[in-house]
Amino acid sequence: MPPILSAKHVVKRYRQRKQASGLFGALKSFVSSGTDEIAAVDDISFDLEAGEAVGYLGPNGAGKSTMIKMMTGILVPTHGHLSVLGRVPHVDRMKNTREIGTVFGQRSQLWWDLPVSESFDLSRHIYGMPEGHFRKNLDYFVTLLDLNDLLLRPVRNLSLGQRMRCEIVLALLHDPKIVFLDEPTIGLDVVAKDIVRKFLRRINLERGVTLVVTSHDMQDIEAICPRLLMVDNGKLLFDGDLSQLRNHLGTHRRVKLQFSHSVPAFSVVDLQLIEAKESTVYFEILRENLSLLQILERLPKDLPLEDVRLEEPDTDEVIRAFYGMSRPEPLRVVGA
Ligand SMILES: Nc1ncnc2c1ncn2[C@@H]1O[C@H](COP(=O)(O)OP(=O)(O)OP(=O)(O)O)[C@@H](O)[C@H]1O
Repeated sequence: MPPILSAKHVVKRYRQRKQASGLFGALKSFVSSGTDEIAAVDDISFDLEAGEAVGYLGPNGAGKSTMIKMMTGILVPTHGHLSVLGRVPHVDRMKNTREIGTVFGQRSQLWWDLPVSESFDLSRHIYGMPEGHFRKNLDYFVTLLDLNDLLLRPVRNLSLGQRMRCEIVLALLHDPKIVFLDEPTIGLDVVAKDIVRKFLRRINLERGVTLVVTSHDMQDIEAICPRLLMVDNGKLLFDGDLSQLRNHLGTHRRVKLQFSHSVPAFSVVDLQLIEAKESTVYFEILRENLSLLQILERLPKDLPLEDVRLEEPDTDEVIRAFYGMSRPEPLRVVGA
């Protein structure tokens, strides 16, 4: 099966007006015509298989939105080749639009003054969907996202969380094979985020919809996307899953041992002591596949152990460690 999406050496350069620093520099830039070129996307290559859910991550200005806009046909790459469902997105824009879905967290695609159901109906007409199939899809999404009470309300009266649920349904109603979501949980509270994440994971698994998600919230990516593509300064720095990233960075699982009272220092094979504070001791687990049972067997027998807990390293911590690493040149763990 050919990949559903393929990016080969994609580059997008923007021209930006040169601006020297200070007030004088700002004034000068009004009259001079000098420009700089920046590579917002710089030689990016990857393939997506149908049914994958991929997180496209990076700090501010890393080039995420630019890549999403190229994949959806809004922008034209400066160099390289992009193919989505076998088409070049900006060339076959109309055909492409019929088979993809888009959600831009910062921009509504619903009709602001109309009831939600009108936007859904309009989508049915635009995509020429048979009434029966449209109703079936709508019922499925309305039930899953609990939208019944929202359908007749004007979009402008909805809360952000309610509106986002409707935006996602609008993007999915016409059965797209691949959906691009740019910051789908931005500004939502914890409960609303959870609903959106679970829903997206479900339609990925149940309906096989391929997802490409950008987010600054690592919990989104953890909950929705098994695969991560990490970019910075326009370059793809990592392509793999979270556990590969953890291993690569050397961020290990931890075990927390709780004793009934403080204990003398002890060492355990394959564990490295991180902290011993009164009756609580933390070790890092240096061997990836070491089980809890094996750890318990290795502990000195005479210790007054009360509780034991395995802890995964916090994902935000892992990502911070990744972007905080000093890299003389891009670290390519692509396809790790
Ligand atoms: N239309 C444009 N003209 C010139 N430069 C642009 C344009 N759009 C984006 N850029 C620049 O390209 C780079 C990448 O921007 P982009 O919006 O793709 O990043 P991003 O990763 O989506 O950032 P954020 O997380 O802040 O949304 C930035 O340096 C930005 O200033």
